[in-house]
Amino acid sequence: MTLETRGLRKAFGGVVAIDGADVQFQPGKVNALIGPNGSGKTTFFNCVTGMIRPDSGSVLFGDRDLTGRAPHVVARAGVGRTFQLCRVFPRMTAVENVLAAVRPGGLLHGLRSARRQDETERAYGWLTRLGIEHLAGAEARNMSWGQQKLLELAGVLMAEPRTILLDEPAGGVNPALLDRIGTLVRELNAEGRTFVIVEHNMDLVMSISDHIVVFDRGRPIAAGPPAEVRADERVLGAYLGV
Ligand SMILES: Nc1ncnc2c1ncn2[C@@H]1O[C@H](COP(=O)(O)OP(=O)(O)OP(=O)(O)O)[C@@H](O)[C@H]1O
Repeated sequence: MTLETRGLRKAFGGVVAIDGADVQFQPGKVNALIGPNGSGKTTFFNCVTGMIRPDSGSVLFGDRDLTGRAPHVVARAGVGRTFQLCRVFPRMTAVENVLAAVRPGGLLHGLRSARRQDETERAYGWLTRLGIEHLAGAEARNMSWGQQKLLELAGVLMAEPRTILLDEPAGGVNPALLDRIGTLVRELNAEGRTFVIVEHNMDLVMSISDHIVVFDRGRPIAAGPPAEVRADERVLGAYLGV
């Protein structure tokens, strides 16, 4: 299913953060959204995932119009996301955090015991897949920043999203974990998940992306495969400010 926006616009007072953006991400691929600081990438993610209501324009996912829908509606439609500043519950354990992603508050009472066991097993499954199962009983606040990012991703994966938006997955993460995140994205993509990644680490972007959309001043100025985008003069201009 294709995730796209048409004429998306969002201003904060006099600051136009998103300026009539027409963006189409490629389904089944690893897409990246890059651009200089302040070019509107996070605001764009927030509009797409229902955290912010756009002033005008639309957000479409396949044949569904998700414009202005609440975050849980967008998530239920199959679009998951992580946050630049990583959202986990610091005093809950890793496994409780993963369960909380699908059961608000992490509460499993009220579920039949078979269902409860099934969800707990799935939570452990994702922790294992992301290489942090040994931390299942640890409180999130005692985990490293990179481990917390993996934990947040495990929670997103619990909802089985078809499309996953990652906001700066490499930010503040050590090089070893960075490699692991890159490999994981490619593996999860090979299993059929579409990715859209906002990221400043160009080595990571160039190595894992199939398709890159470049933002400048709230709208796309270029889109294409890494080699093409890297050689595009408009892109160099946007980054160098010329
Ligand atoms: N809540 C807000 N109130 C006012 N202005 C905002 C708000 N959020 C974003 N902006 C402004 O909108 C513009 C786009 O910001 P945004 O954070 O979306 O850019 P970005 O590309 O994600 O930046 P970065 O790469 O630094 O994270 C900036 O000028 C920013 O100052």
